[in-house]
Amino acid sequence: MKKIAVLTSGGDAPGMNPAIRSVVRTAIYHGLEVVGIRHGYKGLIEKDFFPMKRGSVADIVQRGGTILLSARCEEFKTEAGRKKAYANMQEEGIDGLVVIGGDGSLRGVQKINAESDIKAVGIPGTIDNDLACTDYTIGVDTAMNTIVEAINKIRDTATSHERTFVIECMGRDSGYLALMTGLAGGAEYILVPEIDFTPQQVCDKITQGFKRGKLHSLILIAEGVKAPFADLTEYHGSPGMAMGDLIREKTGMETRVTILGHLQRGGSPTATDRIVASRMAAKAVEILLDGQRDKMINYLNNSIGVCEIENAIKKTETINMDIYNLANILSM
Ligand SMILES: Nc1ncnc2c1ncn2[C@@H]1O[C@H](COP(=O)(O)OP(=O)(O)O)[C@@H](O)[C@H]1O
Ligand SMILES: O=P(O)(O)OC[C@H]1O[C@](O)(COP(=O)(O)O)[C@@H](O)[C@@H]1O
Ligand SMILES: [Mg+2]
Repeated sequence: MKKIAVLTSGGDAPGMNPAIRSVVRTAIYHGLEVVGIRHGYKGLIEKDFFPMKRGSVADIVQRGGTILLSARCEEFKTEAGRKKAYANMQEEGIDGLVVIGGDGSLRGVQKINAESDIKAVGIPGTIDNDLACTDYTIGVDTAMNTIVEAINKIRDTATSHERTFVIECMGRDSGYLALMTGLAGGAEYILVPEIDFTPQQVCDKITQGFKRGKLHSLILIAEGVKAPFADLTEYHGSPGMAMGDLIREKTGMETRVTILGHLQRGGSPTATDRIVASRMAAKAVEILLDGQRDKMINYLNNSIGVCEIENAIKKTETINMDIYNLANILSM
């Protein structure tokens, strides 16, 4: 292994920059050359490569987003597109590749390993925390803190006006962010795609809360929720909007909806995101030097380790019921 490349792919996540910094500096420490690839897999196909030195990653440990830029690239899902990417990497003399991204990006890593001589490994980088075999993906801690800060602010105005607020957070198919920030933010109800509910249950809890003297009601809903009002969600373009309408209709209460959107993806990474990103990225370089491929770096019980990508991308559809039940008890 003489030369490795690094790219970020899929939705960006705070902590990708500290991960890039750690890949570059760990690799140089071990005597490797490093190539940066811009725009994720699109940059592999278009040969958007540049050499990276220690100074290329100066002053980025604190920055959100990704200096390598990210993209979702349909062409990489085609064999023809990937062939161009392999030819470009071969021409550049790249032996190893570190991909920082989510489940989709890891599927790309699997293809590279199956179809070329390049050894590719993945680092989980996504605010969704929707991968198995790891407690943690880079970006989720910063996103959770951003969401909790938003909930605090909404709580102030909700209390002043004794209103119900529906707050919609990200998570394409995953309720992780809604669950954790619902607990941390003291939400009255947490709605996630993994757990069935009826709008009537939600309305009953809101009504009972106000009867007992609560001054507000905060409902946290994950963007991935579809059932039990898929048609309404489709119509409104958002489950939060649909839920807000249902609450207004069923309870007659003054209800407002806030969709947090992409502000959840930005911001300076938290200390935890920086530490885990730095450690995961160093491990990725070490396993490439060790000749491993097709692995994802994981974080379990405060240890950085390695798992099979195949297991990491299996959709588990699980949610921690202890946390869900606790959030429910604490918000009574
Ligand atoms: N099955 C696949 N084969 C090859 N590349 C894929 C595959 N799935 C996703 N990718 C690549 O990974 C990119 C990022 O995936 P996406 O699901 O959008 O984000 P994330 O990696 O954050 O989950 C896609 O745009 C595509 O280029
Ligand atoms: O920024 P986009 O392309 O609109 O994508 C939004 C999606 O990306 C995410 O923010 C992150 O998902 P990925 O990490 O899988 O890319 C999801 O929570 C959200 O559904
Ligand atoms: Mg994803």
